[in-house]
Amino acid sequence: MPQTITFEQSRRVDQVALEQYGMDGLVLMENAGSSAARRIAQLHPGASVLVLCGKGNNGGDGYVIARHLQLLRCDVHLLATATPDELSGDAAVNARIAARSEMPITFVKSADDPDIQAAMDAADVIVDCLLGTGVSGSLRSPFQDIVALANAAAAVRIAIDVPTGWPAVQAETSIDAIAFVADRTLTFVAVKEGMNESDADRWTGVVEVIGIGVPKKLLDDLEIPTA
Ligand SMILES: NC(=O)C1=CN([C@@H]2O[C@H](COP(=O)(O)OP(=O)(O)OC[C@H]3O[C@@H](n4cnc5c(N)ncnc54)[C@H](O)[C@@H]3O)[C@@H](O)[C@H]2O)[C@H](O)CC1
Ligand SMILES: [K+]
Repeated sequence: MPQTITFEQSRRVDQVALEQYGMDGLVLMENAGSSAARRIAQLHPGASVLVLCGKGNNGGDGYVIARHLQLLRCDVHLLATATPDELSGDAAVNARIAARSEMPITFVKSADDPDIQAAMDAADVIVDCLLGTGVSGSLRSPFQDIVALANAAAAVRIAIDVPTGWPAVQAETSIDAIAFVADRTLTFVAVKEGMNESDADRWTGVVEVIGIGVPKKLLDDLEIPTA
């Protein structure tokens, strides 16, 4: 397993790309999401894919992934914890594109909504874009309920950037903590701290790194390990 980076270093990559290189956050999100979608479609051609979207940029990645998966001939459904109007920045832009393109989206109003279970049952693959590096502590409602349903589903589970809820569960901050149990994690830029610990693969499954197109000089200057 290669060297790892902290969540803070990962966020710093984003910040430096935007502030010092003048890159646009939407471009980074597009690169991240389109590359992840290509990998998912390669692994599961033509699959029925349910993309779970939270309200941060990890959720934003999910809308990009869904758009590209449709183009790659997968059958895509979205389950979102927030409406586009409740989002901000790049995530809001991509959520609006998904809504305007009439993608099937179920908005979670309550965790016991039967539509959630139905969407999970219909999926061959569940893609977790609920929370990424912005997570803090153990999962709050409705995330823990959605994650529990996803974990009980028959579908293959793929986490984007980090499995939702994983860092807190591995750190055993609470005995009730729950995390997405992934068969595979597509993580951006570099392997994240903790993913190389011996029991981490219980949550991450197989870890693969996906580049987001930031310059090599930026990665070298920030001492980010590259494959
Ligand atoms: N690193 C990069 O170069 C890129 C990262 N991308 C993706 O962006 C996410 C990080 O996005 P951010 O908006 O900072 O955070 P999250 O999406 O993880 O979520 C923040 C959101 O979650 C709420 N929250 C925090 N903790 C909890 C909790 N325990 N329970 C419930 N809710 C929680 C918080 O209030 C916020 O609303 C990164 O992982 C990548 O996927 C870019 O798209 C590409 C470049
Ligand atoms: K995630």
